[in-house]
Amino acid sequence: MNFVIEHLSKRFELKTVLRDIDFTFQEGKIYGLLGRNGAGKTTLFNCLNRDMKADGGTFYLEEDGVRRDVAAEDIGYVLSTPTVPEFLTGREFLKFFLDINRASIQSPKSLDEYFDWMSIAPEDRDKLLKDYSHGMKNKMQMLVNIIAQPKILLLDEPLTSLDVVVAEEMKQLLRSLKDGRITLFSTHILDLALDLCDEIVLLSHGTLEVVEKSNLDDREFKERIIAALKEETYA
Ligand SMILES: Nc1ncnc2c1ncn2[C@@H]1O[C@H](COP(=O)(O)OP(=O)(O)OP(=O)(O)O)[C@@H](O)[C@H]1O
Repeated sequence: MNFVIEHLSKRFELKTVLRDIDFTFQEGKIYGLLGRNGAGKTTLFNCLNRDMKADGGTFYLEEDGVRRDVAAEDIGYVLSTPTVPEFLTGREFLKFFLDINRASIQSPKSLDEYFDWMSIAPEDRDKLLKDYSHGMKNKMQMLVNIIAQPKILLLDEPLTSLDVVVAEEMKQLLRSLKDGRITLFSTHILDLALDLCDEIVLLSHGTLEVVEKSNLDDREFKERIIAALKEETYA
């Protein structure tokens, strides 16, 4: 499976944020999306998730050489600022999510197994989500997106607010989930991108470009990435 973007563009008044993006993402890989502040990473994710209408271009999935539209259930999107229904408890939210997606979830676990998986303590499971910390809300958002097993997982700086232990567990989880799907992971933490991702992709001057590691060692690779990011003058 490939996820293909062709000629995607988006501008806000005078500012062109996405400039005729052409890119093919391949199944089984985690892509680290790097870009300066304001480069357009969230805008790209919003357009791919169809939360925002692009000005032009298209994107589709290619499976066994057959092209098809991306359906809403093909995409999981974890926002950098978690949005959860604050008036529900963690358990109610999870139960509601499992109930409405029952048909599409393969081998569902019990609610407590899912909470254990995310290291959400038993005493927090029946608390209202409005009283969850930022990191705990983030975990809940990550959980519901992972359970749904989407073909494309868009993660907008998802590990930044997690404690080091959970962030490490989440990295393991994302690695274990990468087969059969395409994971796009935006972050400002270069070491995290290098540690977790199979490819580093820069969003710079409104376009996407892979940074080839070729025979560079890690230090030289980092220097190449930073030098390329520095060229984004209007960030
Ligand atoms: N709804 C909007 N209306 C007007 N301008 C917008 C809108 N959304 C984003 N922008 C502009 O588009 C540009 C890209 O923003 P975006 O949030 O996509 O960047 P980003 O790469 O995610 O940044 P950061 O790393 O700082 O989170 C910025 O200049 C921003 O001001």
